[in-house]
Amino acid sequence: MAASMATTAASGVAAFGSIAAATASPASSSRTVSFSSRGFFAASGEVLGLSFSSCSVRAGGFVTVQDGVAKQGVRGRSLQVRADAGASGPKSGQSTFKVAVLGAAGGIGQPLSLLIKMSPLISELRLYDIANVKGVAADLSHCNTPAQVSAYTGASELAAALKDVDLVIIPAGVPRKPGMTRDDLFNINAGIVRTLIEGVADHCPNALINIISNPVNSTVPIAAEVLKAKGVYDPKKLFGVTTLDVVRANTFVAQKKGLRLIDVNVPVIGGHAGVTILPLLSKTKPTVEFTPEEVEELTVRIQNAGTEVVEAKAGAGSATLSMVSDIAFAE
Ligand SMILES: NC(=O)C1=CN([C@@H]2O[C@H](COP(=O)(O)OP(=O)(O)OC[C@H]3O[C@@H](n4cnc5c(N)ncnc54)[C@H](O)[C@@H]3O)[C@@H](O)[C@H]2O)C=CC1
Ligand SMILES: O=C([O-])CC(=O)C(=O)O
Repeated sequence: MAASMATTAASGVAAFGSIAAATASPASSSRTVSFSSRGFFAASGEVLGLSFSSCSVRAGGFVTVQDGVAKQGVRGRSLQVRADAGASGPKSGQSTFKVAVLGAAGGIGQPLSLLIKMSPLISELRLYDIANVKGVAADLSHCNTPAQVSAYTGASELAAALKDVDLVIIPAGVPRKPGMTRDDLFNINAGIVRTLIEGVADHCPNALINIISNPVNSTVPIAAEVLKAKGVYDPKKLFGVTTLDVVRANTFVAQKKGLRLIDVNVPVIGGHAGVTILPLLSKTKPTVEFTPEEVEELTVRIQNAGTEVVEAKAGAGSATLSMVSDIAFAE
């Protein structure tokens, strides 16, 4: 597909290009994938306009807190909830936004679920995993925020976990170990994502779907195909989470140039693997001059940052905390 530039009506998020997915995995090799500058991409060349923020979604919307009331726009409707709501569940006028985390017992799933639980905008948080997730649910249920937490373990409970939820987040699968590429996870994670998305199609076909499981460049197109086969594909509701690349680019540029991190915004387009991660350093805000050597060094570091973490963890997994932090602070 030719390079394109477009802006979503929903949010004004610019997509700087559409490229063929470059990872070598079988499912993605012939598929065209469109990527946005904010770290999310959709299959089939659609441009996205939604980002995941502070444990809740916003679709070109807003999050404001005024007089103790948090307000958030989601999918054209407005959520409003008392920010000081207690732990006894949503009351009249409060949010009814339901979220399911699939892979909730894992390194990403647990802190991610905590952040979601901390949001006053969520009424229900459903935790699903093939491993025991009851303990995580019991632990989180003691937090004094309104979301009701429930646990679902194993395939026989997937339907109940997904029934009528508004948002599904999927960090289920295996992380890589030193020496592996993300594509090496394909054989295991593709099947996991396929099965979970079949459940989504059957039990919450209108939900927004955020896929974290790697290789994201391939798992998102797989999800798209499953949804198409089920007749419920909506490209505006399917997302691969790649915001971590933007977070890393901002951090590394700020460090290199002695800038205040809060001021720095480096657009990153492309996918979420090696050379498909394309930081647009020349578009950094505020305007920054880089030498060719700095461009090379920063680009390579941003592209290999996941590997940096995998190697430092020495077999104990990949990025989990920075991964979840990027969801917390993503625009
Ligand atoms: N998109 C991104 O920016 C990033 C993606 N990742 C990816 O996220 C995925 C998860 O990473 P971690 O949480 O560190 O791994 P982890 O191994 O700590 O957790 C994965 C969880 O998924 C569960 N699981 C496995 N198969 C399942 C199934 N069929 N149904 C439901 N749950 C299942 C496991 O029981 C486990 O609790 C990996 O594929 C990793 O590569 C990791 C970091 C960043
Ligand atoms: O590198 C990995 O395997 C995990 C990941 O996607 C990242 O940290 O960006």
